[in-house]
Amino acid sequence: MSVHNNAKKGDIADFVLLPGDPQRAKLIAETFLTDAKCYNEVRGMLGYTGYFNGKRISVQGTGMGMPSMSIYATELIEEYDVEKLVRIGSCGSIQENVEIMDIILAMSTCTDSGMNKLRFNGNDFAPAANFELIKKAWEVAKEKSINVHTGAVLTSDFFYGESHIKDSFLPWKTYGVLGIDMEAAALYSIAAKYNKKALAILTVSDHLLKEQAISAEDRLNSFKEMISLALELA
Ligand SMILES: O=P(O)(O)O[C@H]1O[C@H](CO)[C@@H](O)[C@H]1O
Ligand SMILES: O=c1cc[nH]c(=O)[nH]1
Repeated sequence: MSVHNNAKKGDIADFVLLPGDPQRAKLIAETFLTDAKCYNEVRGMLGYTGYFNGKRISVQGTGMGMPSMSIYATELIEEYDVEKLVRIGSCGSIQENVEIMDIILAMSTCTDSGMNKLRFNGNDFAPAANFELIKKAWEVAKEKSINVHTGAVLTSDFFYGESHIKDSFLPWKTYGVLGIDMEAAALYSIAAKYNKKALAILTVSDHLLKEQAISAEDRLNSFKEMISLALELA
C-alpha cells in the first residue's frame, strides 16, 4: 500500500495506462480488458489490472494537474515497480491543422509550471518521451491507419486562462507546440528521475483557435482509437 493507493505489492502490472479521469480507467477496464480487478478506490482514483491479448496491464486514474500526476507516477514506480507509464489524455489544440479528435504523440513537453524550476534550482529541464515507446506508437498508428501528429505539447497549470493575459498560448503556437494538457511534463519528469519509460498520447477534445469542444460524455466515450493504440504498447 502507498499513501494514495491501497493496491498490494504485485497487484499492479509493470505497464500502466494513465488517464486523468478515473471514470476513463473504469471504462477501459470494463470494455477493453478481460478479468479486470479494481485494486484502488482511495480518493475515487480508480485503478484496475486485467489482460489485453494475454498481456497483463493496469490502468490508473491520475487526476488533473502536475502535482496529482506526480503523486501517482511516483507511487506507481517507487511502491509498485512500474516500468512503462503511458498517459492517455485529452488536450486542447493550438494549431490550425490539429483538429478535434486528432491524436498527438507528445515527443517533448514545455511547461508554465513551477515544479521543474524548483527541482532544478531555477533552471530548465526538457521532459521528453521515451524513444522506444514513441517509435512503437508511431509504427502501430501506421499499421492501424491512425493519423497521428508528433511534436511538442505544453503542460499548463491553467485550464482557464486569465483575462488580463490575452492569448497566452500564442508564443507556444508560434514555436510549433501542438496542444495543451496539464500532466505530460510531470509524467516525463518523474519517469526521467527513476529511469523509467513514459509516453503521453493525447486526443484533442477542444480547439482554442476555432473555439470548438466535445462534451464531457464524448470525452469519456470517444477515445477508443487512442486507447487501442496505447494498449498495443504493452
Ligand atoms: O482528460 P485528461 O487526461 O484529464 O487530460 C486533460 O483534461 C483535464 C482538463 O479538463 C486535464 O487533466 C487535462 O490534462
Ligand atoms: O488541459 C487541457 C485539456 C483540454 N483542453 C485544454 O485546453 N486544456
